[in-house]
Amino acid sequence: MSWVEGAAGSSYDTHNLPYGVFTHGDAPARIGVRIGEFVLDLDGAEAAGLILAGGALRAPSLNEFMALGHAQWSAVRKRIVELLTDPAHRAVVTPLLHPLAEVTLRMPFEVGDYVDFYSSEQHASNVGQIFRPGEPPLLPNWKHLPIGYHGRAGTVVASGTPIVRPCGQRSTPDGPVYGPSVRLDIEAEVGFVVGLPSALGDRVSVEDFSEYVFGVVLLNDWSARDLQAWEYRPLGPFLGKSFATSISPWVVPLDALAHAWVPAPVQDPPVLDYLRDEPHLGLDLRLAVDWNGSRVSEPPFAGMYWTPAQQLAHLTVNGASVRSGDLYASGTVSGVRRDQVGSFLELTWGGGEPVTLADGTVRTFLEDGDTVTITATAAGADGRTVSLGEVTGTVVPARR
Ligand SMILES: O=C(O)/C=C/C(=O)CC(=O)CC(=O)O
Ligand SMILES: [Ca+2]
Ligand SMILES: [Mg+2]
Repeated sequence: MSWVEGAAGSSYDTHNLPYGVFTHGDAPARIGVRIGEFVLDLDGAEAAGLILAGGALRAPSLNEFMALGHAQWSAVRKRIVELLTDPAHRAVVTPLLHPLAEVTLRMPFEVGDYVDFYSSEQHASNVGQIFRPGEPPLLPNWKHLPIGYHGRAGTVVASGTPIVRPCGQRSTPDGPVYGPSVRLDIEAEVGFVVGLPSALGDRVSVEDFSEYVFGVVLLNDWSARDLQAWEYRPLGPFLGKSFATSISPWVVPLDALAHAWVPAPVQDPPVLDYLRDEPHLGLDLRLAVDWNGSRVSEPPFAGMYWTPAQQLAHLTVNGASVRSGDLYASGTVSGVRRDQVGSFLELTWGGGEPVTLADGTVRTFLEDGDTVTITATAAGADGRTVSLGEVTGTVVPARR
């Protein structure tokens, strides 16, 4: 337990220690780690010789540190735990702590490539029924490989960034029209951040997942369903999703989630060898979606059909390399019940079944001024809870 005031026993005690990038006053952006309601300045800690990471913590993004690999991640984490638990370090560390209320959180890393998977069986079959009524909801390949597409890395934004309602083409009975999306939606997802790079031509096997993946963020894949429905055949998502993807500011290291692994759903038919992970484990992360402050859904990540190790193995099976800062999203997290879905497309069943929020307002898709916040928790050691923080965003009117 940490000596930092208020941290001991909280979901941000030394069992969690998520990394981020912050600014404080006029100082340039720095790497920090969250402890309780404070951020520890790791740039300052490395400059003072309290932590040794070859200078990788003295940067305005996590990429260089994440590229060092698992042995270094563990060594730095162990040292941070020492500094924050042993009262002998209190006098030198205290000046490096800033209350969270005094800092601004920034993008934690520079996003390299961004991939979005489609790995919730429930979500895929719901969307299939809504978008393609009368056809089998899952295509024949769905249970043989984790379906995904390459998204737009340059529009991945930090939590809190306003989301400008996108404009584009949508289909009407009188032909296509151009204008602001009228079916703006969310997708509650978990993002995996690659740390260690791989070489072009090499594969990352399912066993090597924890050598390459540094940590986890919460992710909202904002989606304009009207633009998407008109443009997506035959090449898949394009402008309906490329306008913005929000991520949480704190990257929770996989080492903090060691107690959250649970058996993933049994895969039938059996998968090809390169996708076989034994044990076949997923992360028991409990997500929650708040729409203008009303809790509308609690998607369970443990039920995802494809695991993050299988997704990374598939992503690289053709020899495509990964870089530090590459981000791959799980796909929308939906459970079996209506109050467990990760999109409003599913919550309102294609907009046909509106929901009433706590303030009495009625919604199908997002209106200007609406705020959506996704949070999550996981089980930590000794019955403790690990908080994954939040990703939030407010919709602002279209710019024509
Ligand atoms: O089935 C479709 O045509 C479209 C599906 C999606 O919009 C889902 C997507 O972005 C992948 C996911 O988040 O699961
Ligand atoms: Ca998505
Ligand atoms: Mg998106």
